[in-house]
Amino acid sequence: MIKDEDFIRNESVPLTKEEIRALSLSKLNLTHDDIVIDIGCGSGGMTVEIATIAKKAYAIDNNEDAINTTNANLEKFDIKNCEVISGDAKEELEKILNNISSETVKTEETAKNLKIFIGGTQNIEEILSIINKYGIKTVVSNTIVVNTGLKIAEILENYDYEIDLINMTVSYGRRIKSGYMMMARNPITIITAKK
Ligand SMILES: C[S@@+](CC[C@H](N)C(=O)[O-])C[C@H]1O[C@@H](n2cnc3c(N)ncnc32)[C@H](O)[C@@H]1O
Repeated sequence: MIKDEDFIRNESVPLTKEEIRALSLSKLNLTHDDIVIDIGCGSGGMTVEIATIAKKAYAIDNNEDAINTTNANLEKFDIKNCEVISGDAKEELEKILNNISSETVKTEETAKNLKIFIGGTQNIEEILSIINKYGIKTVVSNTIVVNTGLKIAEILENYDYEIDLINMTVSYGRRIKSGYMMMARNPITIITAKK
């Protein structure tokens, strides 16, 4: 895993932290044949990790600072197999799926290599409806707002996905005189949905 401090940052753009990236990547269970769409790529933390393993990555964000930060990180880590798309996933996801689905979703065998990671959740209902329409088999999502995580789980469950729900709180040890004091970060809900 890449250390958080090794990513190029813009203070207005979030970065998924190393431990959350590690568990989310494990849930994606990536192979070198996978094509992954990262919805809401932010600083590109997940995008870089995904593209390092997968055959191809697509990164979408509707914030220009996020697009610039992701591009800067892709260049820093010398990632060449990623297409970065500026816009809202509500529109851009379907365009990508349309373009790649003719070759990729043709057979059951190849459809299993198309995976989606959701790091940004604006317009989530529309996005999940597109995901379901294209028969995506693996979806992993991170949310900081518990309600959004539960909403995603509920919608995907209604689309007949099997849901695995985790709430992860990472605490970091800070040295004080008498020992280590643990400092907790915000809990993150990680939803894995599979068909
Ligand atoms: C928490 S950040 C993602 C951090 C990222 N996973 C990383 O490792 O750096 C969420 C991002 O999702 C974007 N976002 C939220 N909803 C979106 C949508 N519907 N379409 C495109 N981008 C979206 C936001 O602009 C923000 O940059």
